[in-house]
Amino acid sequence: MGEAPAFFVDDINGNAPNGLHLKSKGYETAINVSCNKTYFIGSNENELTSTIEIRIFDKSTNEWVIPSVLGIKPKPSNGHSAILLDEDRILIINGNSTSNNCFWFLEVNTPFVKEQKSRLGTEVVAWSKGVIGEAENPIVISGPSGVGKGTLISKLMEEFPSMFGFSVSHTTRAPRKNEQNGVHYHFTDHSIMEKDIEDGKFLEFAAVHGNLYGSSVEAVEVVADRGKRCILDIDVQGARSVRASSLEAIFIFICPPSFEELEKRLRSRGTETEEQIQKRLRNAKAELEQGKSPGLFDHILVNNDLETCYENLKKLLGLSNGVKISQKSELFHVPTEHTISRIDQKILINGCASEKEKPVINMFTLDFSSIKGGAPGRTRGLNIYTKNGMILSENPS
Ligand SMILES: Nc1ncnc2c1ncn2[C@@H]1O[C@H](COP(=O)(O)OP(=O)(O)OP(=O)(O)O)[C@@H](O)[C@H]1O
Ligand SMILES: Nc1nc2c(ncn2[C@@H]2O[C@H](COP(=O)(O)O)[C@@H](O)[C@H]2O)c(=O)[nH]1
Repeated sequence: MGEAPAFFVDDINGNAPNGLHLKSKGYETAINVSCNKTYFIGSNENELTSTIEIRIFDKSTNEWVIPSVLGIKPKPSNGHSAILLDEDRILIINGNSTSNNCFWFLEVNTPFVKEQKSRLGTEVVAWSKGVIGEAENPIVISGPSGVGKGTLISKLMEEFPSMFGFSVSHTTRAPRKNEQNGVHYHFTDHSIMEKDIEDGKFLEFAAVHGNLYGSSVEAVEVVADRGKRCILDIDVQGARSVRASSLEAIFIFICPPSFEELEKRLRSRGTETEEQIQKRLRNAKAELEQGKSPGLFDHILVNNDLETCYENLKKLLGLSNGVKISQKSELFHVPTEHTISRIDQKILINGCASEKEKPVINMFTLDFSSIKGGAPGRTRGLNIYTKNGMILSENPS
């Protein structure tokens, strides 16, 4: 495996440095991932669109391959630099962007990408946004239908509106009277949802009570982009899939005080037909069993008295003393013109600020030795040091 060259191009008419491929409009970086493959990461601009495109040149066959691209793509900036971190991923640093949006990973050979390659039978790459420090883990809440998950989540969102965001799931079930598309669910057709699942747009999905439900990668990303902690209300099958994914979450199972009480709540909600209630109650038995599966849930809460259960939920989320989460701040700005170089598990980023751009830290170091997570979600655990060795962090202290 060759060490990756990192190119930065700001002159599309200039001469191409070693291995750089210039396009008629936009710019492109080229990274050798193995002795056979070179990945071209380019911004292709025209009057209507601006996108980051990936092409792979296979030297063994002399052919270009356009891979399936999974995950949420970065927005193209005026320029980027790129460097190979290991044989699994390429780091992309967007120019003229802030710390919230400058680090991106293009996964080319991670376990997630390998799995998708064998599923799709094509070349696959996957984007994952880099996050500085240990961003708060998403919260997965599961439990049988009617136990009170939605009620507890609503209370949490009401009391801490700036802290939590709800992952709006997709479902093929029909909307209830008071449900709004895009707020409670994204209501969709079976065929559309199946196609989106096939295209890798879902973090998890499951057939629940006769309908398809799923959490899209985008639904979770949108919440994180707002600087909020994501809450997912999903069934036990979905929780299992998330457990198996790269998304590091905290898993909470809500139990009813008794089966009779569960039935009473489901009926009193008045949203299901008798047939649907029977189906949900049958499924509840299996779900209550699966809720006890070793290693699946981190916490089990009994929702007997609502207020007591809510207080317990807040306690386990560390919220009982009115703890506040820090809002996402912009720690620094990466200028359009910058260079990067690698020393072991660290990347040195050297900025050359122009007058027009925001103030920058001219030199800083990105330590990627303890990254976690990854596509289709975020890559957490990046550490940034200033020239003086000071650590910059977005974590609440
Ligand atoms: N602790 C509680 N005591 C009594 N009623 C409750 C309690 N918690 C919730 N409820 C009521 O039970 C009904 C079902 O609650 P909710 O809709 O929140 O359940 P859910 O777990 O989100 O269900 P689903 O999985 O079907 O979406 C609602 O009418 C709600 O007001
Ligand atoms: N695996 C997933 N399960 C989900 C998702 N969104 C909701 N759900 C679960 O479905 C049932 C029924 O919900 P309802 O709104 O029809 O009453 C409930 O247990 C939810 O937790 C999802 O995205 N993935």
